[in-house]
Amino acid sequence: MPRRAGHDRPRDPGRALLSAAAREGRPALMRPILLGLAATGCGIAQAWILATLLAALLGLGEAGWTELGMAAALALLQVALGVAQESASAQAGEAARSGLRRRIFARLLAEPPASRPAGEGATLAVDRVEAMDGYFARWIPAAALAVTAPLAVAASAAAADMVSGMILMAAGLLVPVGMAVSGIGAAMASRRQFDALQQLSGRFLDRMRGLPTLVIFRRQEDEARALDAAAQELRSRTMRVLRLAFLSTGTLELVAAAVLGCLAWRHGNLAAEGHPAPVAALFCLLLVPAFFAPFRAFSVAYHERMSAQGAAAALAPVLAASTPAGLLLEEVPPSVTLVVDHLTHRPDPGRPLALEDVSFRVLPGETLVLSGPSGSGKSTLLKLLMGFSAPDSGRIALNGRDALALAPAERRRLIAYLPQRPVLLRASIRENIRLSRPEADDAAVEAAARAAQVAAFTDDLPAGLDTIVGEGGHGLSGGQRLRVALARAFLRDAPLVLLDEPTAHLDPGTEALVIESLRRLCTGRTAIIASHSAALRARFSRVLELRDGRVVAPRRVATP
Ligand SMILES: Nc1ncnc2c1ncn2[C@@H]1O[C@H](COP(=O)(O)OP(=O)(O)OP(=O)(O)O)[C@@H](O)[C@H]1O
Repeated sequence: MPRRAGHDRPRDPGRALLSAAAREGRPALMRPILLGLAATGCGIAQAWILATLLAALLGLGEAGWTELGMAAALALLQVALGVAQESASAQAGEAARSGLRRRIFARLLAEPPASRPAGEGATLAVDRVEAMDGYFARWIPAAALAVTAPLAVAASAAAADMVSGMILMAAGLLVPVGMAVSGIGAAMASRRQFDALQQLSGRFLDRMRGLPTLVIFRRQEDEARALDAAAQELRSRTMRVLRLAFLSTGTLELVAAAVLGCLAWRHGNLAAEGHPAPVAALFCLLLVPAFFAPFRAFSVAYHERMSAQGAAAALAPVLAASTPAGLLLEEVPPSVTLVVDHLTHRPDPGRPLALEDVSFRVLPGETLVLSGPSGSGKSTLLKLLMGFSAPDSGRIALNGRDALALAPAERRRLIAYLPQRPVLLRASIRENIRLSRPEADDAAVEAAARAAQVAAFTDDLPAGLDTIVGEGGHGLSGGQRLRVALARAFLRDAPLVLLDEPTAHLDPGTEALVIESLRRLCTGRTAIIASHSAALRARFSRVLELRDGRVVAPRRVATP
């Protein structure tokens, strides 16, 4: 079909995202604009009353307590309107950001696990969305008011004195030209400053994470010097943005001073011959600050637009990605028959196959122990079952359906997974366990903690399960972290259980207790446990031995 010129030209996705969000938040955005216009109206009325009072002081008219009272009341009203406008702006910004953040979160959660680095997801959902605040809270109201409020002021001036109104109108047309010229430079400098800031924060986060390693290798001083250089770079770029911003403000002040000069010259000349309308003259002079105030707010908010556009360009592709669809298994809760058929996978093209022609079947109620030396492919197999990546060839079927065709949310519903290096969040042990089933009550969490032998060490802690652990499980030993993560699998109550080294780092006594709990967990479910532990292998009947990614010999051992 021929494309129509102009109408369906592809739009910048970042700008399209900002416009769509602004359209959605229009009712909330209208409030600060209307309040700003009301404040401008108030300022115009106040200027008229002040002009009357000043004229009376100069003996050019009459005014009394009524005018003075009205001026005070209008000043108070203007302050109240200003406060209301600030709060409405903040609310509009908050509403727009929370809507965007919800959508971004939903998209990120719908993505296959590990499809993007965790830090990137966090930056998208937190920093990038935060960078939008000024756009909605300040830029949009300021841009709307920069067009409407000066018009209202100039029209009021024209009503009092046509020539003064025309002078203001002419200045109003000049201001955007001056601001555009200095604004283009400021926009480019601001973009460069944004890049420098991003590089510095990325580098800082990375080095903070690796601080213990840097200290061990005595690299901390070199890294501190590199960070210092990056900070200096950011400082010089920030100064450049500020210089250009001052230039833009300077242009505005220059035009304002010229307008004031023109008005003073006109009314001074008229006054020399006895001014026909002294109140109108003072009114026009007093209107000058009110005329330029919206332009000043616009100029201050300009850089907000720049940072929002940068953030929107990063968010737009995430929001535009289609939601992964897929099959759902009918049975709720289902029991799962897992079939792995001739699975072959090479995670790195430059290295040997991690899995080669692996086939097996696990029925509901069965537990398969994956055994084999380090690097034999156990974790790779579990990750493929989790859908972290697609196999190069072969098939994984759950109840006869291709696992790849399942909706990601459905796969998560079916599987309880313990990774080899589980992640604990900075929260209480109880909250960390409850992550796997947020609706679980305290009794269920405590039962899971007992089953995973978490209670064995939390019982000795003053705050018990409510003990706060640091980021990444800081403050717990390797074995304790693992048991907290294992408790999640107990709480999960999923039909398919995949556990990667669930008894690593445990002493033989605790290991024996955990294995007993695992037997209870796996009863009636479909389970695969990757483990080096001889004690664990001995307690389950089916063992699949892997070596260099290939099945060595499936064997059955008698259940003790
Ligand atoms: N993302 C990856 N990129 C490149 N190579 C990988 C990747 N993941 C796994 N491998 C390689 O695949 C092979 C199998 O690794 P895998 O982690 O599955 O072994 P494992 O049996 O779980 O070992 P361990 O018992 O030490 O956990 C190894 O040679 C590993 O280096």
